[in-house]
Amino acid sequence: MSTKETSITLNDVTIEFPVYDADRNFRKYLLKPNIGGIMQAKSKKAKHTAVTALRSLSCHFETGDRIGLIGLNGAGKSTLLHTLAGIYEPIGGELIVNGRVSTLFNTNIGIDPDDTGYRNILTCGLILGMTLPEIRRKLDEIIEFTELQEYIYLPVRTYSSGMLTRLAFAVATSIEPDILLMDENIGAGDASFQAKAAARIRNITSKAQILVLASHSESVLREFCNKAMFLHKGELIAQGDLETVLAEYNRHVAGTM
Ligand SMILES: Nc1ncnc2c1ncn2[C@@H]1O[C@H](COP(=O)(O)OP(=O)(O)OP(=O)(O)O)[C@@H](O)[C@H]1O
Repeated sequence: MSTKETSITLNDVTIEFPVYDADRNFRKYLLKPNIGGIMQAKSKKAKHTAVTALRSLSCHFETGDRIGLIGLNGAGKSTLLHTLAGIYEPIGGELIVNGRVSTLFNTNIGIDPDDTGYRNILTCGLILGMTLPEIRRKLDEIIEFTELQEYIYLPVRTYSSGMLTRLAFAVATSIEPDILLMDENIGAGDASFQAKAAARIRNITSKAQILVLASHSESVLREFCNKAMFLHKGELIAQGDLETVLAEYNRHVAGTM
């Protein structure tokens, strides 16, 4: 665990995606849909469109905060998770993250298909921020959790997608982070594995000091979160305690139907 207090601070953070291959007609019209970030045509010279996925976002979270990210499709929830994980770099503003971060989305990142499951546990563990002694300590438990048995010594390219999910999930959830970033849609294998996975997720989320969870499910949000942020087209519409923000979100959704 880090010596500094675990915290997340965003000051006026903006994330923009340049899109170079948009249809020319699309660039003329630039619709204003209810979902997604804000689209803008860049200068004629730049010849591209940009989607502002997060606009001037400011917030602060500390130990004990379990934040649900709420919003329609394309509101910016995944973008925010990726930004907090250091995968996307803001084009403006400041992002300060104190604490060991772990992600439960895109869990396959870092897996080398030509390497065995066994070696992938070691390399992915290192990528995720574990030390080698820490991984070695957890190795047996991770292998057992995957239930891959002797397949663990075969190259990952020989795995079915469910077997790959088991491996990636087992490694990703073996880290004990200060800050856990999670998308509710982490596929977790077949039905029997899903039940094991759910118990493991509960365990890891309860240990994290800060949890940020993107979800469309009120019951999932109520189970895991005490606070929420409501994003719409990349802008922060409301933040605060979960029930207040959910009510605001539901009023908004009712108003758009
Ligand atoms: N790699 C990318 N390139 C261009 N635009 C992107 C990219 N990733 C996301 N966007 C855009 O950014 C906006 C926010 O997307 P994001 O995935 O963060 O939404 P979300 O709230 O997680 O949506 P959902 O509920 O559908 O998962 C959308 O308009 C999306 O089209």
